[in-house]
Amino acid sequence: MGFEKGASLLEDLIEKAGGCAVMDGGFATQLESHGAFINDPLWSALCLIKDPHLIKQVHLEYLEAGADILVTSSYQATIPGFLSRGLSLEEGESLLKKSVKLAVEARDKFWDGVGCVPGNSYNRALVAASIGSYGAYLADGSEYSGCYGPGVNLDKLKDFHRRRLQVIVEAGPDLLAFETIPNKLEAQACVELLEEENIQIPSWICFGSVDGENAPSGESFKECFEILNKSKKVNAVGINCASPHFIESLVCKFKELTTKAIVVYPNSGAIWDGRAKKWLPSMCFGDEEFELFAPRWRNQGAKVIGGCCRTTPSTIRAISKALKETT
Ligand SMILES: C[S+](C)CC[C@H](N)C(=O)O
Ligand SMILES: N[C@@H](CCS)C(=O)O
Ligand SMILES: [Zn+2]
Repeated sequence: MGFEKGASLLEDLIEKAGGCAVMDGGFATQLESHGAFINDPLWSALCLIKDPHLIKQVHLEYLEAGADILVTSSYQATIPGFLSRGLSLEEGESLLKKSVKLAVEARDKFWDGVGCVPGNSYNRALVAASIGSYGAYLADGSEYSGCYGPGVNLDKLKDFHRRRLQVIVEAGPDLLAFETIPNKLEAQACVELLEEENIQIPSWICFGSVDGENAPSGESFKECFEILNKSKKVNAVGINCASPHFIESLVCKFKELTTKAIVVYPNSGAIWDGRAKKWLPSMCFGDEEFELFAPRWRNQGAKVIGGCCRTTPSTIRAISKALKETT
């Protein structure tokens, strides 16, 4: 499978799950379905300030749906984002830690409860701390284009990510989930930071894709994976928030490009309009398609499968059921 030393937590979970673990689905999507307002530069991270109880509720809903891995609410939670909101550095760092704490509390609460119900079979879920791309922080749709402009270089991206990474790791998540990375430069920044900070917990780095073949920037996955493959600190690689129509061919491509474990959590197929800040309907998968395709993605080699934006707990329930039935 290609796991490196230090990755045993993730490796063990995948094994316990029968060879393919289920992760959660669209987090912001589910917050919105409960009425949370997230049309804001902080997007779902606004709920860390305004609706922390909803964050815990959504984590619990995904656990009940069968998720073996929870992704924290920190996708768009960044220190510069909180500072520009008028919060102090201390307050911003405390919100980052809170994102991990809320997920850990939900996981522990759920785990304490499942043992009491005869016939229940769940794995003790892992908490993956979300580290959204620089483009997510920019809130201009650039996590789907990878166009950061000429002023953004490797050092700038590392400076952007470094303190958040340190604070999040201090909060004690089980793993790190770099999400929606749109270009090679940011992949390199993440890898260099994992090495420089000597991060000891497993991590995955997931890219988007808008054409189904390349990273959003147009750079080939071959180029991007050359960087990731060199680092033992990257335990898994994959795709998130891209169309589910792309997943079959991308899993096949990734199998040729890496021996690392492959993680896939596509969105529903809807397209994000970064200017209007809304989802445009497109050829979307319903839960039935996820149920049909998840075993295929697993059989092709994906080791973690879940959903991203516009997927819901019912999507995860469908994926979990399909994977369990076909193990
Ligand atoms: C995954 S996208 C839908 C997140 C929102 C985006 N970064 C924005 O703030 O507009
Ligand atoms: N973990 C984030 C990813 C957004 S692309 C979410 O599900 O809201
Ligand atoms: Zn998404």
